[in-house]
Amino acid sequence: MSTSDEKQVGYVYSEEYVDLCCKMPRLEDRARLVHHLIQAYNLVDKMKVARPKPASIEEICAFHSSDFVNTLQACHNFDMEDEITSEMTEYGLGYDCPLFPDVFSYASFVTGGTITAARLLTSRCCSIAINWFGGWHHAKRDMASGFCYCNDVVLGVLHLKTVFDKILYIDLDLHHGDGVEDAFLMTDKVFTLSFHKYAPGFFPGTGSISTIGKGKGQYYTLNIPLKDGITDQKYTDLFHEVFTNVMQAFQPNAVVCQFGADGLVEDPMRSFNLTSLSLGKCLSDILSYNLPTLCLGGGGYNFTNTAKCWCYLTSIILEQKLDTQIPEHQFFDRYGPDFELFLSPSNRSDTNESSYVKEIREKTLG
Ligand SMILES: O=C(/C=C/c1ccccc1NC(=O)c1ccccc1Oc1ccccc1)NO
Ligand SMILES: [Zn+2]
Repeated sequence: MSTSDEKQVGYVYSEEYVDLCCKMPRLEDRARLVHHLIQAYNLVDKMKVARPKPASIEEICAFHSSDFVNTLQACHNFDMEDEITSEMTEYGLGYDCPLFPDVFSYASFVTGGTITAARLLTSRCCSIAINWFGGWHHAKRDMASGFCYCNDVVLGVLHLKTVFDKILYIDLDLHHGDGVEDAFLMTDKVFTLSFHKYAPGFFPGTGSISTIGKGKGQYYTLNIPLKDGITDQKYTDLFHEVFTNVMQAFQPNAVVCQFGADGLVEDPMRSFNLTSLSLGKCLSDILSYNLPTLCLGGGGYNFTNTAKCWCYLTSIILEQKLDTQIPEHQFFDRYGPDFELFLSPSNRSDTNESSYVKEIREKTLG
């Protein structure tokens, strides 16, 4: 019997948390834009707001090596003039993953945000939990990578596994969710499904269709490698087919989905030609199974489009229709010149020929 609070939607947020997320170089005020747009559409009051606390060292070491965590923690008062030691480079710190004074509190707070969201599901307080400021899917056990310092996704899945037997992880970011795939490659208890751009020289370079898991985990990893220009229709058709097949075969008890928005049209990554409707349709497919669901953010470097997208996804979760005009609020002027909630695709060519998509279908759906 589902009481009203079980339908509760948990939303991980605090002023302090958003402020800290804005300290990440290259992400500037993205978190603030996301939260304030969700607030401007009066969606926050419809959710159970959960204040995150930073993950403890012990919690982070449930996945990461203590050597790595100690090194990351030692960088906490690093400033740009300090030279990067070989030890830092050994752990992926300093170049691809820039160091900044609050790097450790940033990483532990974001990780704490995802663990807080996962706890809302394991405590049965909520049936859906959101941490739009998590989703850092590249970090490895002892290596920061692709601007990901701690892998909050892996730690969130590990927490869910204490209560739910089988977890389905879905990664919709433009980039392959390599850190999460690696962590669960050899287990049949976590199915990882990633849709991403797969092209020579494109980061992280993994995620080919031939990676299917190992040992007990064989056939519990599925990659859908895609090419530039994919459209909403082709993406959501492919997602629906693959996702329903995986649900039927794996029958998970909970779902974690990373909704990285760097595949959207007008993202600086300039790769896919998706609008928010794609991620929205994927989310609706996922919610139709009424399983405990953890929704995470990730990439997304056109900040206003990312805010529009995650605000739209929040409205789908809350089953609230939104006005297509961006409401007046503190950051209203950032949404010009159209002030429209929904994005329009560009007329870029779609390099995913039908023969290629047919080949993907045959190889993955058998
Ligand atoms: O989005 C990603 C990874 C991005 C990435 C990985 C390796 C090297 C560079 C990367 N990022 C970019 O090129 C990039 C381009 C435009 C704006 C922000 C960008 O990155 C980030 C990503 C996160 C935080 C800061 C910067 N994974 O989902
Ligand atoms: Zn990405």
